[in-house]
Amino acid sequence: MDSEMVAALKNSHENHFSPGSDGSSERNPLKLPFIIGVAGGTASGKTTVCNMIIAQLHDQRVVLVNQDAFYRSLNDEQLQKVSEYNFDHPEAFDTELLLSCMAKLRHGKAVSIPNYDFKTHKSIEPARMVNPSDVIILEGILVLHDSRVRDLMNMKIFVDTDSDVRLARRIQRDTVERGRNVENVLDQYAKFVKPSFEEFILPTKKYADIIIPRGADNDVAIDLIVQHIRTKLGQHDLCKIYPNIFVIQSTFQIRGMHTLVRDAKTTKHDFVFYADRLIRLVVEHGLGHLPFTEKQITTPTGSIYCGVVFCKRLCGVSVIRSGESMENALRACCKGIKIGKILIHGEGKHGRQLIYEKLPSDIASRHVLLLDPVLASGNSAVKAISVLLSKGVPESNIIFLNLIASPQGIHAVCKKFPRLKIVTSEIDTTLNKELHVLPGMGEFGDRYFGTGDTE
Ligand SMILES: Nc1nc2c(ncn2[C@@H]2O[C@H](COP(=O)(O)OP(=O)(O)OP(=O)(O)O)[C@@H](O)[C@H]2O)c(=O)[nH]1
Ligand SMILES: O=P(O)(O)OC[C@H]1O[C@H](OP(=O)(O)OP(=O)(O)O)[C@H](O)[C@@H]1O
Ligand SMILES: O=c1cc[nH]c(=O)[nH]1
Repeated sequence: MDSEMVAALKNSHENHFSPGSDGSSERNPLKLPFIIGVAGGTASGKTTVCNMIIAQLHDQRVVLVNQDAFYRSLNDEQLQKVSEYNFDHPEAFDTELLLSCMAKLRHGKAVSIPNYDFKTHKSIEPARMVNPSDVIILEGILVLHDSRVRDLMNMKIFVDTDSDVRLARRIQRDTVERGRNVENVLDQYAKFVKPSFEEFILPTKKYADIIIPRGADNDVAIDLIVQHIRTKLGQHDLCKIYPNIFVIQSTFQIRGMHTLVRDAKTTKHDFVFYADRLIRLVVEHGLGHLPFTEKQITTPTGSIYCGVVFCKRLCGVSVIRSGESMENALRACCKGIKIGKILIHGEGKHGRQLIYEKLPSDIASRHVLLLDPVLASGNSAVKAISVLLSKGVPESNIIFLNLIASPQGIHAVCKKFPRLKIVTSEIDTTLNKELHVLPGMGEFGDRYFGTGDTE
């Protein structure tokens, strides 16, 4: 994803968490559709590529929106000189209308999309009603041209088919389906289609995440795209925006443990037991993100086993005091690991002050596993990470291990530190005014160390 798109998605996500003007509560951020843009020259096979994607995503709700539907209707004067009208120019499309329709679909609203008639060069009745879906595919020659349209997309595809093949298809299609003669088609091609392709369409190839050579004949590319969409659909939206967040795969065991630690009635004894189990899983998962080197060994049967060696230059850093609950699990997994400490004092909603730190003197040359079970506003994490960076630890060498993260905390950390990794076990819905995670699990430290008012 390019940085412009990441920024746009981040901003749009932020909007989802703020109350509406009427004070109503936020939309569920889990419900944003996955938007795919499919561009390419005329008759490159965009429609066929889209249909293949839709067919393979048969168990998902998918809707196809054609940029062609947003062609401006020609007025009488333009109709009289239709052979001089450039249908391949960005101005030929009503992009404002396309943006407003896409915005509605993106926010889960049904929308009426114009019905453009290629024979009369006008929008005709009835318009097409399109229902919101899990996946929206926006297809057309210039869907990657306007940055506002590109910014809506989670995946950008360019179908790259040889221009001779495209011209042959175009002649066939326009004479058979669109009521034109060969001479007109060739004339339009030379005057407008080819020059506009070179000026407006081809330059948008650089924005594509995926370029499909040979269009719909490329089964491998289509399979990979579908596989990627399936993975993304199964993910929390924030993981689609920030590639550095990893949520451990949910199982009934994990959900059962969350049910226990989140339950206000759970005793301290049980809270500690199940929090420890979850912590151990997060730690094991986090270690999987460390670099490794390959190693071949000989087993007792005399066979060769091609394995790997763990990265040895590690250390843990716990944020006092809740983060200290994660130290035992880290020690149990990494024999003899050094563990440093950071104590941060919270002042009001935003202020965080470093009170104390004790870190290994050679921390700059180690991979750091930062330990804190709760990521709420993100202020403490941002402060702790800043301390590590000030000691010379490269951002990409930090893995933040966490049990419960709020969307606001994720935005705060990932925006500032895009190269750091966060491994968490669940992403919650939001924060309350007191900056407690909702639904959350209350004050982790008090529940784990038994310092709360109640048992
Ligand atoms: N003559 C004429 N051409 C038009 C009109 N409207 C659109 N076009 C042409 O239609 C083309 C856009 O459609 P294509 O991208 O070829 O169609 P598609 O079915 O989406 O493309 P593929 O699936 O890739 O074959 C542009 O190159 C325009 O020149 C029209 O009213 N008159
Ligand atoms: O993202 P933030 O809004 O900064 O909140 C998260 C911080 O809050 C919790 O600690 P807490 O202040 O409750 O202290 P404790 O660990 O001593 O209980 C948690 O362990 C984080 O350090
Ligand atoms: O919900 C929260 C927020 C901060 N600290 C916690 O322990 N829980």
